[in-house]
Amino acid sequence: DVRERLTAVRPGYGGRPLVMGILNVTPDSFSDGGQYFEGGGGDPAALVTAGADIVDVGAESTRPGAAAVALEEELRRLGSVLPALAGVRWSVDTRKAAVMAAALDAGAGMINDVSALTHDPAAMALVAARGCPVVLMHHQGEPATMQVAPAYDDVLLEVFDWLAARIDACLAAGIGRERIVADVGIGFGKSLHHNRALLRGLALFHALGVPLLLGASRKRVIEGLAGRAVPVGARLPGSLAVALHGAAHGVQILRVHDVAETVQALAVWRGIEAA
Ligand SMILES: Nc1nc2[nH]c(SCC(=O)O)nc2c(=O)[nH]1
Repeated sequence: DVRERLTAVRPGYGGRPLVMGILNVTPDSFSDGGQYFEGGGGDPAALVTAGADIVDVGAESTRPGAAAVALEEELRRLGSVLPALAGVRWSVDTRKAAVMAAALDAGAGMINDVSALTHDPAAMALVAARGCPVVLMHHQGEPATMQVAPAYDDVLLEVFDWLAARIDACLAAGIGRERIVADVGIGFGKSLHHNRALLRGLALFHALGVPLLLGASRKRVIEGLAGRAVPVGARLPGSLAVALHGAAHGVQILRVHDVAETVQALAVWRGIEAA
C-alpha cells in the first residue's frame, strides 16, 4: 500500500507529502547518536504515533565519512529491531541485496537504496523479482570520501541524467515506473553550492515521471544555508524550512528525524494552501 499512498500525492495539487520517519540502527549515525542501537529511543511505534506515514530503517550509516558495515553486522542490527516493526509500514535503507531480501521477508514495504541499485550487483534483479517499490537516490562517490571534492559541470543536469539512466535501467530490468521513487541525494557527494542548486531546481525532477523523495533532515546543508555554525542538535528549524521548501515544490515524500514537528509544519502549510 506504499504504492497507493505514493500515487495519492500529486505534485502541486495541494497534496501533502508523505512523512518518512528515520530509524537509525547504527552506533555511528551522527544525528541521533544511535540511541536505538544501545536500546535507547527511536521506537518505530513512536514515529508512527507522531504521524510518520512510513518508517525508514537503516542499519548502515552512509553519512559522510562513514565506514562500510559488513553484511553480517548489518543483518544483526536489522534483526534487533524487527520485533518493534510488527504492524508498522516501513522501508529499509540499505545497499546490500541480502539485507533487502531479509527486510522484505520481514515485512518491509519498500527498498530505499542510497546507491540506486548500483552498489550490489544482485540488487536490481532482487528488486525486480520482489515487485516492491524502490527509492533510487543519486550519489557521487562513496560515503567515506564523497565530500572530499565533489565536482559537477552542471549539477542539475548531471543528477537529472544520472537518475533518468537509473530509471531506464530499472525499466529494462522489469521494475515498472509505478514502483520507482527518485531522490537527488542531498549531501551525498555535493558541496553547499551543489545542494543549494538541487534544492532550488527540485521542480525539474518531476520531469523524471516518478514521485520524489527529499532527505535533508539535520544535514550539514542546513548549516551552510543558515550561513553560520549550527550544531547537529540545533538543526530542527532549518530541517523544517527545507521540508516546507520541498512540499512547496511538490515533493511526495519527506525523510525526516523530527516527525511530529514536520507533520505540524506541513499541516499549517496545508492549512494555508488548502483549496
Ligand atoms: N532516500 C534517501 N535515503 C537516505 N539515507 C540517508 S542517511 C544520511 C542522513 O540521514 O544524514 N540520507 C538519505 C537521503 O537523503 N535520501
